[in-house]
Amino acid sequence: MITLSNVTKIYKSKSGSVTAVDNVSLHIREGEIFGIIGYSGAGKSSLIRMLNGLEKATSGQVIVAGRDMANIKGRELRKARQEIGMIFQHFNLLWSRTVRENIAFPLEIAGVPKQERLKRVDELIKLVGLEGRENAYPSQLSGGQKQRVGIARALANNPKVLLCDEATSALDPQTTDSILDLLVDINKRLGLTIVLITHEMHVIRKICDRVAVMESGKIVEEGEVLRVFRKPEQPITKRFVQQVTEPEETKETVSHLLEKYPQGRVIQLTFVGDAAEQPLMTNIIRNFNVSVNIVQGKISQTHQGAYGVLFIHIDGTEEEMDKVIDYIRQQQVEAEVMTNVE
Ligand SMILES: Nc1ncnc2c1ncn2[C@@H]1O[C@H](COP(=O)(O)OP(=O)(O)OP(=O)(O)O)[C@@H](O)[C@H]1O
Repeated sequence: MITLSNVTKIYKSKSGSVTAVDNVSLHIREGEIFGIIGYSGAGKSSLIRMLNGLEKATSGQVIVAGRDMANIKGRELRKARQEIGMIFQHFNLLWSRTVRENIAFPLEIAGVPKQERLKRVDELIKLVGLEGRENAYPSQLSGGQKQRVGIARALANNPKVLLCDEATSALDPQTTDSILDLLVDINKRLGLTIVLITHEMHVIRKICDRVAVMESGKIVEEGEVLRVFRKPEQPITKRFVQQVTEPEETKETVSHLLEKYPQGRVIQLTFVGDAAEQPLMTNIIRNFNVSVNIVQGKISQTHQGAYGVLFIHIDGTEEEMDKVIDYIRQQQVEAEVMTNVE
């Protein structure tokens, strides 16, 4: 659905030039929810804005739904943009228009006749769950409701792709989850391809199929979300994964344990999918002559299955502890012996 080949975006100004996107190649499949994560300034906005022609690539090729976005203009560009909806962090609604009028706006621009427009707006209001709020103005809506208007407006012209630019960053955690659920629902029901940019791993974990990690204009890591959670390769990816798996207290607890029990071992276990559901601890305690102390644990649900991290402290003879670690690894559970915590 979307293919970027060697895309670079350089901004030139009097004070010099900034390479915001640096030779990025990427393929996003039809119907998937693809996340791009990075810290502020990584180049995410520049990248997503090239997908709908709001920015032109300095070099390289951007193909969206069969169109070369860098080389189309005028009518063809307007047509291409109708097939690419976009939602924003601060919603970008028209404040003097009601919910209904905001959603109707792109249909007016596309020249859809009035009767058809009214029907389509009603459908969209139902789709995003805004029944009863049709005649409210944006200032009378909660943040979540405003984003629902933004989503309905973005979907008005039946786009093939929905771009989400930090769409939940201005919302509280509960509202964030309800908007993410709505995006998954729309993705399933309409088969829409969704590309989102975010700095929050929670968003990626909850709804994305695949993720690309961006740093200094480059994609430094890319893959299935579950794979990236299980085995993040780059230091920046590890930091993002820790946002959702490893609370601050864990580091303190582990450091404390390493100091307090220098003779034992603190082990980080990582479970994925079915491995998260087996009675591993019971088997260790029954079959090996070690003491086991469960320190901390958390199971997270990703879009593709469960992922869990558990910290345990074991103590016994060196030989017996080695046997335990071998046993754990045989159960398709990753075991990392902690030596120090960064
Ligand atoms: N219109 C512009 N003119 C000049 N420099 C720009 C422009 N837009 C972005 N930049 C620069 O390009 C780099 C990447 O910015 P971009 O907004 O794409 O990153 P980002 O990851 O989306 O960050 P943020 O979340 O803060 O927007 C930054 O150094 C930024 O200052």
